[in-house]
Amino acid sequence: MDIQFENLNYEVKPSFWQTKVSPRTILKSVNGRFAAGELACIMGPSGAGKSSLLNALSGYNYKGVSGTLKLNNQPRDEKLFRKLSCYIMQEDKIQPMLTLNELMMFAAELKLSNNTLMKEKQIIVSEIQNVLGLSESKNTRTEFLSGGQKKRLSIALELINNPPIIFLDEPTSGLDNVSSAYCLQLLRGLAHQGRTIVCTIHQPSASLFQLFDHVYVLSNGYCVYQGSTDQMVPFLSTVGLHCPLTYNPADYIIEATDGEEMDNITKLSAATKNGKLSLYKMRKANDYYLKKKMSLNGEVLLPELNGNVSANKMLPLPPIKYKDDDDDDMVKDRDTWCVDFPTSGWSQFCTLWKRMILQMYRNKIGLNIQFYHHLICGLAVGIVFFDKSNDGAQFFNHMKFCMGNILFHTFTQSMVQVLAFPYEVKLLKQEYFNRWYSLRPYYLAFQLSRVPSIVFFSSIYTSLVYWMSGLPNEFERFALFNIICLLVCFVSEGMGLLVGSIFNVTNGSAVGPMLITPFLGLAIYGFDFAYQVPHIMEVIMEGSFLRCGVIGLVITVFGMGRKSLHCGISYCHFKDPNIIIYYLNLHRKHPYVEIIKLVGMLVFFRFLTYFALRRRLSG
Ligand SMILES: Nc1ncnc2c1ncn2[C@@H]1O[C@H](COP(=O)(O)OP(=O)(O)OP(=O)(O)O)[C@@H](O)[C@H]1O
Repeated sequence: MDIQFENLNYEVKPSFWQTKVSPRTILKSVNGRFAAGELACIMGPSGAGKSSLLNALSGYNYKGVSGTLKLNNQPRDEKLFRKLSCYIMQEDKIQPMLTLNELMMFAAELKLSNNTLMKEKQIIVSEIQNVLGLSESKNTRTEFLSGGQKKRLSIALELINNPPIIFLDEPTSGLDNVSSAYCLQLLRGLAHQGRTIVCTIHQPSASLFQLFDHVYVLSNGYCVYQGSTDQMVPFLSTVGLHCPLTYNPADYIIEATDGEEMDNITKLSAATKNGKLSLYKMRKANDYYLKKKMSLNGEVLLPELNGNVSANKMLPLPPIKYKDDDDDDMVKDRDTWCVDFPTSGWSQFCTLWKRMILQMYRNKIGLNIQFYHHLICGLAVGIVFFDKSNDGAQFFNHMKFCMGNILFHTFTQSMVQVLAFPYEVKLLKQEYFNRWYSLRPYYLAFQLSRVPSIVFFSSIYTSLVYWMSGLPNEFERFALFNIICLLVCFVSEGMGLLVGSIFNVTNGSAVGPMLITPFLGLAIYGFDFAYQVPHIMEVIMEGSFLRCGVIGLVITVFGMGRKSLHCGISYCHFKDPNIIIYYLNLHRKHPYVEIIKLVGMLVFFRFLTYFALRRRLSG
């Protein structure tokens, strides 16, 4: 499929508070065409606009982008285009804690239709692993793969559903020359099967440069060259730029058009009519593609590759059919392209849930940290308040005990997500953009996969502090104590997820505690002058989930018909637990009502996070 773009502009508008900053045009009415069957690269000096162009072409970024995008000379249907293309980002965002084969099989379960048998999925995955030289590492955990293997794995994952258009941002970044050549040869082989492959590259060496069929050079937002690699030097001489024989043409054009050389940029951009002219373009794609016919069974020989990949591997990919000059109907040879997603929402949920549970189970260090954190904190709090819950002279300690428990759960759960969720969002963004699944099944699977560990760890802590502090052996009281702490965990986790879905780790770690502070202030406000709290403050205080937790815990500990406390001194004002409840003006409150409020807040934060994620993914 051919991608064309005409008068493409990309303008970055300053944020509303940057009043003195004027809008900046990054891409300046550029034109161009990337044809099927060719490995094309966008190159240019740093800051030339390469990633911006790739983002605009792939649909990854459409804010501030204007101009015409076409597919096979027809205006592009963005929805269909998203189904036909994939985008492999520069940073290798690969799911951790899984072996290469497991990750590919999960991807196959998500990306191939339910009608494909598991055995067939394994065959497809194995073939792709063979072709990309990943078979030997198939049982290696993804976090232990080398940079080059990670890059090939990113490509392998996207090849599973055989997209005809592949965009890659800097596929060679972080790789040495040999690995870069290997990666580019693979891409070239895949392109020569009929795919359209476009990647950005900063400054390729002479040997890497020769691997591209089509080069698009950008500088300062203008197109300064478009065509084949071997036509670049003759083209440059026509405008008086003579590349020495021993010089790498890629280096030469970049040096000749870096930011300082505006004259050259203007000359070259005029000579190419800012990408409109592709006079120097000479297709190198093989005859097979030029005939625009795929082999009947879709099996195509890959060109010989260097390295440990044996030559002539078969990539059993079905033929890619498309609307072209002689074909009026868009033929969708994969049912995945006719429907929104290849698998049902339920099946996506099950696969994602399985994947998340496996990842959590494999994360032994994380599980151990959480286990010892809850165990040690539970023991520490238990020792501090050991057998004090029956002492009528310890009113302040009772209050500290209730607040301390709520604070422990709040900070533990919210901060874990503030720190961990931004990375999860990055992974989600990549998979979601490449249409592996929709947001709803993902979100549900994510929420439910977290429940078992939170329940388990929170129960360790609450059981320890409950029994060590000497609270009565009553099932209902113990159950309520656990449920309230658990709900506070879930609400706090929801708040952490909300922060993590909006902010990066650095900003989130400032915003997270900042958000908790007002809830904390409202939670402890007015306990010593409970009857003088203004009505408006009472209403505002209802909005603090920490307060709901503290109130719920205080009533659970001292209410519900608790017997008189022990008094070891001559007078204990709070010997009767009812006096505590009346003193705090909680006699009209009920723990079950606080539980309902906490459930409401839990749902509220989950919805907010869902919408924040949706916004983030569509932006
Ligand atoms: N959202 C944005 N806000 C402000 N400036 C931006 C934005 N996106 C891109 N730019 C600016 O546009 C210019 C081109 O950016 P882009 O990332 O496309 O360059 P590049 O050619 O890929 O560079 P490099 O090779 O260094 O990655 C840069 O100067 C960059 O600062």
